[in-house]
Amino acid sequence: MAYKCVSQKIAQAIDAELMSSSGGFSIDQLMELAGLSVAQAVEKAFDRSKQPNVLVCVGPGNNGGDGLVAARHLFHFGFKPSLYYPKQPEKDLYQRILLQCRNLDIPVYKELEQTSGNIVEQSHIVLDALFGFSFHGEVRDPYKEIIGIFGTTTKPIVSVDIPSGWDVETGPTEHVKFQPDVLVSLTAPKQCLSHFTGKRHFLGGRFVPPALANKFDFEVPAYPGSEQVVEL
Ligand SMILES: NC(=O)C1=CN([C@@H]2O[C@H](COP(=O)(O)OP(=O)(O)OC[C@H]3O[C@@H](n4cnc5c(N)ncnc54)[C@H](O)[C@@H]3O)[C@@H](O)[C@H]2O)[C@H](O)CC1
Ligand SMILES: [K+]
Repeated sequence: MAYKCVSQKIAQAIDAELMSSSGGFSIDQLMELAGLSVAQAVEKAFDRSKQPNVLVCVGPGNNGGDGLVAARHLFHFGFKPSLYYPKQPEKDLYQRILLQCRNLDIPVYKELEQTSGNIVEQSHIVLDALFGFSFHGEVRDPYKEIIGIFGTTTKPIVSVDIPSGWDVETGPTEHVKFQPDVLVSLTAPKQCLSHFTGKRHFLGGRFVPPALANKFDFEVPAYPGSEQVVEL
C-alpha cells in the first residue's frame, strides 16, 4: 500500500510543531520513542540468537541520537550492540544517552579499524543512524569512509529514517547509491522512499496526534496492538 511521503521542509515543520508550545513534547521524549521503534524493527527483522552483533553508526545530530537510544534498547532485547561514533557532540542530551550506553558496557569506537579488526566485518547487522531529514549536500568527513562501506559490505543495513547520504527527497546521489535491506521511517516516510528497493519497510514514531497529521496532510497507519512499529 502506498503511503503519502513528506518533503524535507514538511518533515522539519512536523518536528518543530511537535516540540512547540502547542505540541508540548520534549526532544528526549520523541527520541526515546523513535529509538524504541528502531530497536523493535531490528528485533522483528533479525534473529538475535543468530545475528546478535549490531554495529550502530551514530551521526552528529538527532538521527544519531535515535541510534544511541536504539542501542540501549537493543541491549535490553538481548542483542550485542556496539557504537561507531566518530564525532561526539558536547550536547547534554547526546552525552547522557551515550553515558547510558557506556553504563551497559556497550563498546564505543571512534575509528573503524581496531587492533581486533574492522568493526563492520565483526558485526552481523549495521544500523545506519548517521543522517536523517536534515542532511543536505555531499557527505563530509569523517563520514565518507563508512558511507562508502555501506555500498560494498555484504552485512545487512538498517537505515533510520532515510538511507544516510541520500537526498531526503530525490534519493540516491552520484556518490551515495547503497540500498539498505531495512528502512525504518519515523513519523512519516520521506519522499526518497520511492527509490528504496530493500526487503522491509517499517514506520515508527508512534506519537503523532491525528490533528497534526491532518494539518500536514499525511496518514498515520493503524499500528497493531501496543507495537511501536507498523510494517508498510
Ligand atoms: N519527528 C520525528 O520524526 C523525530 C525524528 N527524530 C530524528 O531526528 C532526525 C533529524 O535530526 P536533525 O538533528 O534535524 O538532523 P540529522 O540528524 O539529519 O543531521 C544533522 C547533522 O548532520 C550534519 N550534516 C548535515 N549535512 C551533512 C553533510 N553533508 N555531511 C556531514 N554532516 C552533515 C549537520 O551538521 C548536523 O550535525 C530525523 O531524521 C529522525 O531520525 C528525532 O529523534 C525525534 C523526532
Ligand atoms: K539514517
